Amino acid sequence: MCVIKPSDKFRFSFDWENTEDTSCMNSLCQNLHKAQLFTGRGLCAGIDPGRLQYILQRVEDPHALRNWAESKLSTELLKDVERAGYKTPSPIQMAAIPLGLQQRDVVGLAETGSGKIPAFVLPMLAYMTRQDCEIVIATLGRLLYRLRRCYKPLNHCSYVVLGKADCMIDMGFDEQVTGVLYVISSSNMKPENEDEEFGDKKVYRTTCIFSATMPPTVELLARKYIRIPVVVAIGTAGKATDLITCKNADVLSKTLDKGRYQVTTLHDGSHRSKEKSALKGKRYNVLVATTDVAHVTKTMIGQEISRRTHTIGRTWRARKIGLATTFLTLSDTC
Ligand SMILES: Nc1ncnc2c1ncn2[C@@H]1O[C@H](COP(=O)(O)OP(=O)(O)OP(=O)(O)O)[C@@H](O)[C@H]1O
Repeated sequence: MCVIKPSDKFRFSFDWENTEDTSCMNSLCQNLHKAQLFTGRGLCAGIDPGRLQYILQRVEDPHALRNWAESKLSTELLKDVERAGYKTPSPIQMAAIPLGLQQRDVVGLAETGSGKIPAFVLPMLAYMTRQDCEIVIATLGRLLYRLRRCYKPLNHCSYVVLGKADCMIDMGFDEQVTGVLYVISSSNMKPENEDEEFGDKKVYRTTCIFSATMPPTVELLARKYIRIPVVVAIGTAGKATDLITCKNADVLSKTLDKGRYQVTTLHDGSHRSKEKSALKGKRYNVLVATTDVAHVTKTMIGQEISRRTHTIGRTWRARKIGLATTFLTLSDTC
């Protein structure tokens, strides 16, 4: 039996018929705001950083894949994927790989460590085997030097991926990045009008930008060099995946374990039972945790000053004095 609470008996009811809805007569309701990537405000400008934003431009654009078998990658590439131990594609890979395989221009935004590299490398490898390409691996400055002296003309370059665009700009390489893009011939750029593109058999350049954040400079590059892009934005911009942090903790713990230390780990990925024994029962002299308060030991200096400040800041909560130690390795120097 349904009992109606006394307070509910006097509650005003807002029920109405569809025909009573007058919003269609209100001019403000005619032009509803839609999320826009390119608003010039930086970061994921205008995009709500929900789990998955997927803005398809054409009806024939492919949908996200759910597993590797659906990816239409060649058997050789699928074997490589298996060899790399990638059991399931990550969300950015699910969304971007089918688009890349159709040579669509893509703006891919996903947090650091979310697998953006395979998201653009796998379609690029598939394209290269079809086009019988040669590979040049170069640093930005050297490449630009050669290009400007016409040692390496890139007239036939038909696939450009700008990865880690935000980091390169952050590190002061904006001049080199724009320089390389400027030197690459624009004659094979896709036309602005997609109908023209369909009517022509010409090989157009595919241009993709993959980045963890979308600062204004990257946004300007995207506006200038990509055509009718599909925008895929996943997760929170600028954030590192928790998995990476947990993996780092495990690696450090194993390394210390090889020495004379009794080590245990504590992080979001650790098993509950292991966690219990870490805190009770067994005795350890080192606890490696992803969040700590008394002494923060950082093993990777990282690019973002804000993240470093945040981590180190955990030592001085509630005005307590703490200690932060940062270990630098050779990989932190370049
Ligand atoms: N599908 C997958 N399954 C398991 N591991 C994966 C998968 N894709 C990538 N990885 C691994 O995740 C790690 C991070 O991947 P990747 O370097 O591509 O991230 P990213 O998004 O480019 O990060 P960043 O923005 O820092 O460059 C790598 O060790 C990579 O081998």
